[in-house]
Amino acid sequence: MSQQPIQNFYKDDVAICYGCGKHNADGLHIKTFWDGEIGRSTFTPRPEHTAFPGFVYGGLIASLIDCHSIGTAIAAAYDAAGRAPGTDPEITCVTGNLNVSYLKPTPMGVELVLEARIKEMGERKIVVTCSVYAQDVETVRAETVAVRVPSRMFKKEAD
Ligand SMILES: CCCCCCCC/C=C\CCCCCCCC(=O)SCCNC(=O)CCNC(=O)[C@H](O)C(C)(C)COP(=O)(O)OP(=O)(O)OC[C@H]1O[C@@H](n2cnc3c(N)ncnc32)[C@H](O)[C@@H]1OP(=O)(O)O
Repeated sequence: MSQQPIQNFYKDDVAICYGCGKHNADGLHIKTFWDGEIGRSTFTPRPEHTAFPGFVYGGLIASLIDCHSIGTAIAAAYDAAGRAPGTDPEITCVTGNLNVSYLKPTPMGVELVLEARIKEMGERKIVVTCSVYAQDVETVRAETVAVRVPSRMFKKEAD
């Protein structure tokens, strides 16, 4: 298991994502730990993340899956290239498609555990599956298409 989440290696000028940017003070600060096979993340929803009494808002869960799956794709792509995370050239991905199946209501008040795996590693397209567990019960399953993009695509003109 990596000691540091992949998000720690995102460059400062792009690390402002609402879901996972370390420099977004109001963000969710989702963290992905990649062990070479599985990306793991945990998150305990707060009261404001409620959908209806006692259950988690599905959009919040989709956000967790989104950033965790992109993080898993980026970590796995560094691995596949035989390079340490954060080394140049920078590897960046965005979400092309996010498909979420809500299998059961997800309870509030417990830590959620996310496990993501690489289903397909292409030159530009990386397909990631992700399951969300609440107390060992799988409540949500998703498939995400991460697309590798040049990091300069997201940098401001002045940079
Ligand atoms: C937007 C800001 C992001 C900031 C990132 C900063 C740098 C990153 C730094 C650190 C990461 C931290 C950030 C985490 C972010 C969290 C996740 C988000 O919220 S991302 C935001 C939501 N997503 C978008 O706004 C994408 C908008 N869409 C696009 O920009 C394009 O449509 C894009 C790049 C997704 C694809 O456009 P093409 O023209 O470059 O791609 P083509 O060449 O057609 O396809 C390449 C491969 O990808 C597949 N593909 C492309 N789009 C797909 C789609 N929508 N669904 C399924 N597959 C798709 C294609 O089938 C193709 O696959 P084959 O190589 O042939 O196997």
